[in-house]
Amino acid sequence: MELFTVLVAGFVCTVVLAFLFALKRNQYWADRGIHQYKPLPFLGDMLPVLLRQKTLGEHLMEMCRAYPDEKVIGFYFFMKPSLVINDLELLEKVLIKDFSHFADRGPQPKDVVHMNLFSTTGNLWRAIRNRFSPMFTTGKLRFMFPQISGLGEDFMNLLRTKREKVDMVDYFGKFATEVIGVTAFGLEGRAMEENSEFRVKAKKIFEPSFSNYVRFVLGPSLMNLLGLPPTNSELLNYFGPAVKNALKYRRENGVVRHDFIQHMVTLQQKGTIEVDKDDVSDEILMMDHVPEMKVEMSDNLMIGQSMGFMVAGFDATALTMGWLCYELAMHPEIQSQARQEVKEVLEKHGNRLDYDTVREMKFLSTCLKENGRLHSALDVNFRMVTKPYKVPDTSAVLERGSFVYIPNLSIHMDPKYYPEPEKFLPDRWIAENDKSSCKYLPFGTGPRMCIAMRFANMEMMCAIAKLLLKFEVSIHPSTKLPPQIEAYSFFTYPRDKLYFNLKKLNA
Ligand code: HEM
Repeated sequence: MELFTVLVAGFVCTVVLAFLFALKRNQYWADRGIHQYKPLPFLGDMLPVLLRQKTLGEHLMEMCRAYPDEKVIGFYFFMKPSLVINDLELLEKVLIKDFSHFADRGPQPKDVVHMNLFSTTGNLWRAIRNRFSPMFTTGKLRFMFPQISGLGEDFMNLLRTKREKVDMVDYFGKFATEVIGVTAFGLEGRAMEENSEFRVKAKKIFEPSFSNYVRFVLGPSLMNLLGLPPTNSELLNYFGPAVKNALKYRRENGVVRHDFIQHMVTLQQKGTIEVDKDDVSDEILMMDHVPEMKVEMSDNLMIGQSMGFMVAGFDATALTMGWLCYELAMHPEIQSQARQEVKEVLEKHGNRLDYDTVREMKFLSTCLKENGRLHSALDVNFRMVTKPYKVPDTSAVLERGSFVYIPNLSIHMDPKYYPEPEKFLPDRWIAENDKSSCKYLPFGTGPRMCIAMRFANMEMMCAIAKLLLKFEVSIHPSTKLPPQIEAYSFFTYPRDKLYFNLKKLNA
């Protein structure tokens, strides 16, 4: 009985102490004179997200609206005190001017998958970014266009087979997976096939699910600590050999293509990436100058990059196209105007759809831009503090290893920057002169912004131009309107599927 009493007392004491600690933890920012929202013990500000009531982006927007004049707002990611940046000038410092203080996305496990550009940190990231940026020059993209366009044709053929109640996010997913499959894995004709294994595996990476969300919330370090695999090993076992085989095939057969795999083969032929002490591109990457280093261009590093392109690339692209399809279906007059422009540009150029003619489709590109504002694939972004930082004009000091959050949705929906922000108004971009790089963030900004933005825009313009020529898109009556965003998702997936009808046009 006595032992039982001691155990109960011990348990109660532990709970009370943990609770007091959690309460104290929630005072972290208030004690430093920074406004904070309504953190709860242990859960911090995450309860609405956990209850699936709001996405993290929606929740941060609510916080920013509650304190419109505060440059930063204290935010608790569970028990971890972080800051939300609520001021564009300060955001410019975080993402661009003072980049060396915010260079990483967080600690990562040292496995093959996390060797990718999105996840790597410090010098390794710097070395890889330096050597992979040339893959996205205008010249390279121009060469890649015919391949993407060919896949776009296959995609149109696929759509011809299903024109009623089409889940376009899923269909664009097939197309975007195929594009990455061909260009980054050297695998052709896989993702658009019925029950394609490649597509099924790729979908698993980020599909909205509780397990994927837990993986994201806990992060690799906590997953490791709990003895859970931070990476889905099934995916690595599938995609790893695919890249190895593609590299081997290209090397042994002398096959030369204009794609990412080819760039990797060329890099491998050079042996190592050498980063000089005073690399000129540091000016662009805004890094502190670092010691010389050599990075071996191993197969594993290449697998990491291909996986990274898959992870960072196909979901965001498919989702963005899916949302654009939604906006065009909801605004038939804008859809007609965009279609008319595509026809006119093509007629002017003898029906040639290529890198340059697509760039002439100015109205379509404003539709894409406005869609990126309203439906950014990431409604929130973040950076880890890599060097202590005194936040200018505030009493906040950020310690190494803490996080700052970038409230993309809040910025994109702020009437200060975008009048009538909830409306889809492509024309707002025609007269847009404000060059502030931080008020438009679908691809992020600064040295760590999406490396493939121009590639993704080219791919999307190509696919949407083809779609507009071949089909008229309308909402299927079973689609729940207005769509809600899934809170248990890294990307802004609709909670319920968006279904469309496609009417074939005589083009
Ligand atoms: C519409 C399509 C896409 C969107 C909206 C998008 C968006 C983003 C965003 C928001 C980031 C983070 C930027 C930051 O933190 O400032 C990012 C990073 C990245 N994206 Fe994209 N992305 C798209 C397509 C692609 C594609 C097709 C690829 C690959 C071919 C790709 C590869 C990457 C990589 C490698 C990074 C990490 C860059 C680094 O940390 O240096 N993305 N993307």
